[in-house]
Amino acid sequence: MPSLSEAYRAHPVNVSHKDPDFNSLQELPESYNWTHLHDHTLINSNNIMKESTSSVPVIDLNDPNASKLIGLACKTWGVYQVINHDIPSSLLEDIQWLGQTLFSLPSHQKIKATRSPDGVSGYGLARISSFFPKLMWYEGFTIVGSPLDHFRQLWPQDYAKYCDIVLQYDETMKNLAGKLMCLMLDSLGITKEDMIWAGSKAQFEKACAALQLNSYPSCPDPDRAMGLAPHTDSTFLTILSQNDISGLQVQREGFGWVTVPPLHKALVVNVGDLFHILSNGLYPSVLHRVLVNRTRQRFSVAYLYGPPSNVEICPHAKLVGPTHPPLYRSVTWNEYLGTKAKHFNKALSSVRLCTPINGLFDVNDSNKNSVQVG
Ligand SMILES: O=C(O)CCC(=O)C(=O)O
Ligand SMILES: [Fe+2]
Repeated sequence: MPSLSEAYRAHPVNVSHKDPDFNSLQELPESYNWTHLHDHTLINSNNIMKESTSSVPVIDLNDPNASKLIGLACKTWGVYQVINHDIPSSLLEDIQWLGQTLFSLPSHQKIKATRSPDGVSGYGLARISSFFPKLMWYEGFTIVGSPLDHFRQLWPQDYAKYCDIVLQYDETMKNLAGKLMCLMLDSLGITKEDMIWAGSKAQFEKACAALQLNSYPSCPDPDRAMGLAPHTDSTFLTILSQNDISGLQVQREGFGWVTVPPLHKALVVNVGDLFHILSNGLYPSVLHRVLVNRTRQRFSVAYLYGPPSNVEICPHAKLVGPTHPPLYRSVTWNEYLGTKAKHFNKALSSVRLCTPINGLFDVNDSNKNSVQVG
């Protein structure tokens, strides 16, 4: 069975590494200036008004109606925040501290852990960089499997301490992701027993995941820069821990870009492309982006959660019928990562079978419903 890192390695995205020392830049270099891109509506005053009437739902996992509320949030937003998730605050603080410590290392040190051209783990630009003509005000560190080799490079003396935090964070997030998966499936009338790959104990033990540490340095000209360009995640779901600096925005149809405010101890959960497919299009995978600011550095940690990389994912049988034909063909995560590496935000439409038109279905129309970038 190909592991997730093999799957990523099989589908490299061409990101040549540049090494900006963000702290030394007093002005925004032209290569980071996004203002002339046609859909670059960064500071959009309309958003501010709409935000007051529309905000990403916050769901208390202790609420007996959690599954129903999550279902509603997934259907309308494709994203929600969770509180009372039982992740110890100390662990959330530890992983934020780890990210902060890592990105504060001098450039010459970070470079030692650079992601290799055909690799997935390590330090570098956003994987989506190759799809955009401008650079993002961003640096990242991806962890798939053990971070030991890279951490040894970064912290020759005390790498073990950092590895332990990652290990603990991974295990804890895997549990939470399994729980959220069950709640989201339940909201669609699907039990975990209906998911064959969930395993005999239906705990999704074989699920795969990656950890993405993100840093958005303070920026001398934030209105013209982009932290992370609009994208959807290729996952079932993504659990995001953000520090207390806002910047994450999600797109909701009819509302435009809406900021997801950092809430103390809350975690953001995105519906990813694979859950969108599984839900037969009922839950949108949320388009999101990150803006930067002039004074404060923003950090986030994304837990990218999906199925075993060779399991076929398709619209669930319970959601398919004569009036609800499957909207997508089946794909493995491995194959989908390849599709994403090639088509980026048009990947979903490239595996689409048919498009609903006024309640009717246009079979095999794979081109009409492409997601626009930004
Ligand atoms: O930093 C954030 O808030 C979002 C990060 C993100 O979208 C990702 O890592 O895929
Ligand atoms: Fe994302």
